[in-house]
Amino acid sequence: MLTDEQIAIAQHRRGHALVRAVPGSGKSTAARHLIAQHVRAGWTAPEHILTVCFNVDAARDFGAQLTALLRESGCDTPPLVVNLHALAYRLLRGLVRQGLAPPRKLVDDSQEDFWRGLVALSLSRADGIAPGEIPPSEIDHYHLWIVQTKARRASPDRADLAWCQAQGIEDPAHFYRVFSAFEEERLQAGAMGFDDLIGDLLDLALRDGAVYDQISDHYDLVVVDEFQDMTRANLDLIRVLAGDRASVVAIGDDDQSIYGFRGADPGLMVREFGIFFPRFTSYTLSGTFRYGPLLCRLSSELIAQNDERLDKCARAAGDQDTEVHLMFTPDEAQTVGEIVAYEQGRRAGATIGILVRAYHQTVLSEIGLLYAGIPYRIEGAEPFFDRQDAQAVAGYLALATGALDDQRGWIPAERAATLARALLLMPNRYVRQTDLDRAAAWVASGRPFRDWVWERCQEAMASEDGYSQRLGSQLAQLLRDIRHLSQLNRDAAGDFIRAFYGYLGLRREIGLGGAVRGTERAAVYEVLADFADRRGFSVAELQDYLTRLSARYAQAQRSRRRPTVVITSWHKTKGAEFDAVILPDLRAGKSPLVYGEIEPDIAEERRLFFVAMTRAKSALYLLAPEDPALYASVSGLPTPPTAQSGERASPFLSDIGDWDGVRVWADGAFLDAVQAFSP
Ligand SMILES: Nc1ncnc2c1ncn2[C@@H]1O[C@H](COP(=O)(O)OP(=O)(O)OP(=O)(O)O)[C@@H](O)[C@H]1O
Repeated sequence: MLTDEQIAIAQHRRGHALVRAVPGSGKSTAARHLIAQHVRAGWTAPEHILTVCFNVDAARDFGAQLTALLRESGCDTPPLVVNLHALAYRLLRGLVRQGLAPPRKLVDDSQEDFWRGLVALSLSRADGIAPGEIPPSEIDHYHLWIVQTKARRASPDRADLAWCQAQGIEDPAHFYRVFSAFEEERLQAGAMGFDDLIGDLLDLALRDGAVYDQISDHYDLVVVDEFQDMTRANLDLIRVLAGDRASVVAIGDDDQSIYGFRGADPGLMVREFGIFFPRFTSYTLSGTFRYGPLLCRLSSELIAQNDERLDKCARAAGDQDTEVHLMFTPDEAQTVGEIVAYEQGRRAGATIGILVRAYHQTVLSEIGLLYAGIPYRIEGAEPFFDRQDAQAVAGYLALATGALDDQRGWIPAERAATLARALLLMPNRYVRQTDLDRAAAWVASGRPFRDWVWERCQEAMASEDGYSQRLGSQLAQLLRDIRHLSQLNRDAAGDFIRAFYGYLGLRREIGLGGAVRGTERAAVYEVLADFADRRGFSVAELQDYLTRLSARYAQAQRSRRRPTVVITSWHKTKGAEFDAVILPDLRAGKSPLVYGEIEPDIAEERRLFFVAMTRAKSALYLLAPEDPALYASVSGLPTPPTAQSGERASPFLSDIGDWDGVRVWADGAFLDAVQAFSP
């Protein structure tokens, strides 16, 4: 049954409208009922209704549920439900076929090296230096600025000086020169990024009246879900699509705007909606069906710290209660395993979301789940054991213990083959696929890795061609590396990982990929080294531990059952909900997350935290490091001198002033230490 707030939205007949909604308040439900009402009452024909969702998955889910709802009322022709990029792509293709638009190749975000290369080329053109000499951090900054400039529809003729200043761009004229060079290079390459789908279509429509007429004024009702993540370019396109004819109903929660790095701007919802869509009606959805009063209060306290937001206060609409646990944990892997086992024990078939700010934070949770024998799936990233860097760590451990050489029996053939490949790829030794396959087959057959390197090195050295010559010297270097690594102390696996990471120059190599990818990859080595320190593992012990877990992982991969435990990122979890939610690694530096030299946007990071915590239905677990200052503040003890604390929790936890009702967990040893600081 719809609530009064939802009914009011479903009855909206004409004119623009803005719906501000709290998490879990059934905004997509209300949007679907609005469309169904228009069709049922004959207010609008289905073919004149357009629904814009945030991405392909959201459009598919929304469409399926809308179709079911309409079928109940005897309507078998559901309206178009699509995400904006897919719609723009479809329209562009039509224009290309008619000769109204030039054909361009879509190069998506996964081909980051292409885009970074283009940024380097543009900087090189503007500054007259070789692209290879441009520091990766400069490419990071310019790449981000270019993406945002497009999203904001700024350009050299429409320079956005206030924005430049806010970004710390000291010389806007220089920036726009780089931007122009970038666009020239892109058009010359005939390439189109994801966001160019929108930008290029808009440029065409605004330049050519025939194009404008083709895409505008086809709809009477345009419904936009998740409106808070719109960019200025998105909004311009919606305005063109709506033309003078359509009522635009925008539904969203500005507190859940989390795509600022792509140019999403909650200000469009908070301040500027009426400029785009004048004389609009306002609606609010303030009751959440997802969580109870305690989580309503905590999440409201957190998000209230942000300055610019629409005023709305969540209240629990249902009679559910949501437990909140704050856990100060010295061993996250173990804690995650225990929580999941406990939750599964008390609620059969419960959905459990382990939600991370960045994907490297999945490592300890994955280890904990594998150790506890709990199946899980990971969405949005590769699982730990499939990551090249995790395989490289395991490979160097195996080299050091002889598990790839004289002790070949210690690890299974398939795993040994994987590790041999990883060793040849990290650092990049420019080994061709055929050689990777030969090395893997050699090791899988039980022969020592070192012998393959030696034999292939001799063979390559004897050959004349360029590849073989280069391979020969790379493999000779690998033999020297193996000798060096065999001399390192193997008592502490953490120190060993740090030592080979430094010696092999992995920091530099990983850093070349840019701050985001670099931080993600480097963190795998750091997390494993810290984990080994905490457990007191020697090289042999860590190697043994990872080998056992990898066998469990391989076995779990063969299972056909879809696990109810999901590990995914805060960004990816938008729109989702779980019975229990675990937020691990809530420490300073991780939330807000710092990527290299890129300044985090604190308001946006807080919104991300807000999104993550509001996914929980029955239980939320906040996992913090053992930070005495936070513990003291949560428990009402005098604050200990921070200098005495090595661990710092996420500052967002301190946004919550009143922890009443939250179950706080901590180890005895930690409590003793806190008592010593706070008598
Ligand atoms: N009127 C209602 N009565 C009971 N449950 C409802 C009602 N409307 C929605 N719900 C339930 O509330 C939950 C959240 O609904 P929905 O996914 O539409 O919320 P949302 O506002 O889009 O969430 P979010 O803001 O987190 O993306 C769903 O489980 C949905 O079935």
